[in-house]
Amino acid sequence: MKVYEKAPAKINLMLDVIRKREDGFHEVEMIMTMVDLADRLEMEEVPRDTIIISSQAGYIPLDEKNLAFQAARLIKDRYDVRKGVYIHLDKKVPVAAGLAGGSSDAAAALRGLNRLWGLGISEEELCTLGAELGSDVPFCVTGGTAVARGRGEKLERISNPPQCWVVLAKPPINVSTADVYGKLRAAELKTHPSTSAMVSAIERGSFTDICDNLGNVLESVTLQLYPEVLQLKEIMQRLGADGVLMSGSGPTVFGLVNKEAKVSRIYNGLRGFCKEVYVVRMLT
Ligand SMILES: C[C@](O)(CO)[C@H](O)COP(=O)(O)OP(=O)(O)OC[C@H]1O[C@@H](n2ccc(N)nc2=O)[C@H](O)[C@@H]1O
Ligand SMILES: Nc1ncnc2c1ncn2[C@@H]1O[C@H](COP(=O)(O)OP(=O)(O)OP(=O)(O)O)[C@@H](O)[C@H]1O
Repeated sequence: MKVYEKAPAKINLMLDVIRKREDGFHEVEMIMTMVDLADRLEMEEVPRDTIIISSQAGYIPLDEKNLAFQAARLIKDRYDVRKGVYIHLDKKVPVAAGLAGGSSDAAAALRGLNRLWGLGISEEELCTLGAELGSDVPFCVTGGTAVARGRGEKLERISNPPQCWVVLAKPPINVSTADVYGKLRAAELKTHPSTSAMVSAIERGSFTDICDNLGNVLESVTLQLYPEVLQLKEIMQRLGADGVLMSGSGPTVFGLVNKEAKVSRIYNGLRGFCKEVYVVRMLT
C-alpha cells in the first residue's frame, strides 16, 4: 500500500516576539496560513525495518538530518512500529526560505505514517510529536489558519483569510533561523504588530485591513543583514502588490494581491531581479 500527502508552504501574516525565554527559544505570537505551493510525499512500506528517503531535489539531506526521516523515526520509536518505510519527497517548496518546507514535510510524514500503519493517533497527539521536531511542525500538522503562541506550538484556529493571489520571491541567499532569532534584541523592539487587529481583519474578511496590519519583527534583523531582501520588498511594493512582508525569518518576501490583472505585471517585474518567483493562491 502507498499513501500520499501534500506538504504545503506556510506564510506568516504576522510575527511578533514577546520575549526571549530561559530555554533559549523566543515567546512568539504569530498568525500563519498555508499557500498552494506544496511538496508531495509518497510513503510505502518496505519489508526491512528501515527508513529510506529519496528526492529529486539534489540540495537536501537524505539521511537522519532530513525532517521527514526524523518524523518517521519518532513515530516508529514512540509507537513501537517494527516496520520499514520508503519515503519519496517531491520537493517544490524552496529550501531554507522561511516557508517551513522541511517542517511541512515532517508534518506530512507524521500524518501519512499514521494512516499507513493504521496507528489511530489523534491530531492533537501528532502536534505534540511534531513539536519535538520543530516549532513550526504542529501548525503544519493542522494547516488552515492559526494564531501560534509559545514557541509556535500553541495553536488557536481562526477562519481563513479571504482568497487572494500570493506572489512569493526568494532571493538567492540562505538565512539561518537560529541566527536571526539570535541577533534579535527582543527587549529593544519599539513597535509590535497587533495580533488582535490582524485576527479581526481576517475574521471580518477585510483584505485591505489584512494588508494594513501585516508585520514581522524578524524583518528588523534579516533586512539589516541582507539589504537585498529590503530591496525586494520595495520592488514588490512599487510594482503594486497590496501588502508586502517577509515570511518567517526570511529571505522569502510575499506580496498579497487581490486583482488578477495586477499579478502578471508584478511577476514579470520581479523576474528581472529574482530568479525564484512563484504566483500561488491562499489555501482556503
Ligand atoms: C521563524 C519561524 O519559521 C516562523 O514561523 C519559526 O518561528 C521558526 O520555526 P522553526 O524553523 O520550526 O524553528 P526550530 O527548528 O524550532 O528552531 C530553530 C531555531 O530558531 C530559534 N527559535 C525558534 C523558534 C522560537 N520560537 N524561538 C527561537 O528562538 C532557536 O534558536 C532554534 O534553535
Ligand atoms: N525535508 C526537508 N526539506 C527541506 N529542507 C530540509 C528537509 N529536511 C531537513 N532540511 C534542512 O532544513 C533546513 C531548513 O530548511 P526549511 O526549508 O525547512 O527552512 P525554512 O523554510 O526556513 O523553515 P522555517 O520557515 O520553519 O524556518 C535546511 O538547511 C535543509 O537542509
